[in-house]
Amino acid sequence: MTQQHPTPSSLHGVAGEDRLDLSKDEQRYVRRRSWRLLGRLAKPVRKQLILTMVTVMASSAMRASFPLIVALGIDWALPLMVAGNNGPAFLAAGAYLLAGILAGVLTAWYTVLTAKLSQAMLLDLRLMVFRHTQRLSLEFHETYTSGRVISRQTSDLEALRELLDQGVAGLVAGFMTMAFTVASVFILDVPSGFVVLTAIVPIYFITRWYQHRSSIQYRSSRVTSARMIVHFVETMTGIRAVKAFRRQQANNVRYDELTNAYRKNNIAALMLNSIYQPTLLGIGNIMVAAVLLVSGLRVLDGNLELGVLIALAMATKRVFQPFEQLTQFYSAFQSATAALEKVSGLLEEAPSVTPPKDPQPLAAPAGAIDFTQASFGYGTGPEILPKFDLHIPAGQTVAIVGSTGAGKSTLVKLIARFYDLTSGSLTLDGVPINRLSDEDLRRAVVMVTQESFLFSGSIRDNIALGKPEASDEEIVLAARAVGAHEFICALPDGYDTDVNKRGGRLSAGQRQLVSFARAFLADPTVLILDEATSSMDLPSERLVQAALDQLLGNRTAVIIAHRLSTVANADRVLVVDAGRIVEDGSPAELIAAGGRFAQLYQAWEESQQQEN
Ligand SMILES: Nc1ncnc2c1ncn2[C@@H]1O[C@H](COP(=O)(O)OP(=O)(O)OP(=O)(O)O)[C@@H](O)[C@H]1O
Repeated sequence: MTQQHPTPSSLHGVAGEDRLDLSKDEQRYVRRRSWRLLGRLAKPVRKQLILTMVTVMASSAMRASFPLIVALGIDWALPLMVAGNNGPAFLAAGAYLLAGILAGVLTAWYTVLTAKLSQAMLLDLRLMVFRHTQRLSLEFHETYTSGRVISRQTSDLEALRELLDQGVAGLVAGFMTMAFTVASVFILDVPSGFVVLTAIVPIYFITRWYQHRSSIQYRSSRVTSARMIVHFVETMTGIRAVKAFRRQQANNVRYDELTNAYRKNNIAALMLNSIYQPTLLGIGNIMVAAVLLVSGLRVLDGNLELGVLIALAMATKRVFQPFEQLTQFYSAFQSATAALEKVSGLLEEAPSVTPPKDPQPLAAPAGAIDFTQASFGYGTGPEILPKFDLHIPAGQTVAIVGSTGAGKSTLVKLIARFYDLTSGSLTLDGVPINRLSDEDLRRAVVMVTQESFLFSGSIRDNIALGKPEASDEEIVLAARAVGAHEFICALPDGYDTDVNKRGGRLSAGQRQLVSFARAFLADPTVLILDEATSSMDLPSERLVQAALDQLLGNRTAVIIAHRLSTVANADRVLVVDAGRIVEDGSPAELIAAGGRFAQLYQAWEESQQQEN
């Protein structure tokens, strides 16, 4: 069966990233993208780049001049020395010494220059990748996984670093040495020069072969390396679930497979090298023999000086010496190209939710939310929320309930603009939320998620996330307001306790209180809350409830409610089922109506009574 290759546009961004065998068009497409990225990185450092090249060329020229000076010494200075004139011999020796010193100094200089250059380019790329991935929308991250992002940022950039650090200077130096030495062979003896040039033919064919094979191997190695990292990251981030479900053995087996696949890839790539490099050296040696044969015969005939023959032997050997360097460069280049293909793909991705170019100011936010003829589906997936209207007046507390997968989180995430509507409009105080600047939107709408994520740093830092410029008093005030102050004070270093250190580890309820304090400090107009489902013991449940009351205040609040007390205290309850709002009213109204909410409420009440 023949495999149909999609058009290059299907390789846009990270699409088709795991494919190995690309068609010619596709290869051209990804290669151009990689080169564009390289060009973009080189642009700010082009002056240093030129200076480095010039230094490398100069040092190579110095090195290539050695055989010429030797030839000059033997054929010109030596006979004069025999005749009693030592001057030219000293001159030749001095020139050799000077060329040697200059070559050394220039090599040292270009080594420093390349290090600076490659680090400058890598720094740029690292920042570019980090900023870009952070800018990409949730939709992207949900499918791309953090493991892949990590592998782009680590192992791919590492492949590029190897190339930039050692490869580029090696390439230029190698090529230059070859070019200058070939030129010196021509200067010494034109026919020998042509003999050397015939090497181009076999070199061309073996290089084409290597290029094709190694690009597949290195591309595959990027893919297997990413898979390995993804599995590693997933295991480590999900370590609790791994332990809880005794996944260790299964994970070990999988990791074994992945690391072995990676090992095999690398071996296969090195095997190609082990054919390519000796073949090139073999071609070089054959050429040396050919030149010696041709010029040796001419010396015997008396058509060539002995000094020239010695210099030719030196020079021809030198022509092919950089092969080792060049093949190393080429293998680093192939590996880096495969990495660049992936990184440039990631950078080609555009965020699906972008801040507006001409934002509309939100003068005095009150917190009225309006969905009009709105519908939503994730990406190109099925419609999750079919067309609906929803008006939430400023200051209302709305509890959303419904079975799992009904679309509750989806609805609230739209208000936080984690995603944009598929159709219809969503406004905050009359302003479409996609017309609000990021700053206005984040100030007006804060979402507290179930996970209550804490960043590394102190408790104080974590609360201050809600308002980075907040004073210590404000932070304590916020913590007090939500009832977190007491437990924070009981921690080893109080507000300065590091949340990642032993003793600073917080319970789920405590973490939720910290995130409440964070939201309280941020003081948004609209608060969105995905209540934790995990059942807490009664005192902390009460604590959280009291904190919640404080937090809600008079602001607009939309809560995905899992607690009876939250629902009972809400002004309004929305029951969502299969993406539709099927009941809408005050808790009392809905209980009286005897619908779904009434059933749910009754079940809750019964479970509460059993617990008490
Ligand atoms: N990022 C996503 N990409 C694609 N589909 C998604 C995504 N998130 C959720 N869905 C789908 O959307 C539907 C609604 O999910 P949602 O998370 O809104 O439900 P929910 O009511 O909040 O459920 P739960 O109470 O279990 O959290 C589900 O069918 C789910 O599979």
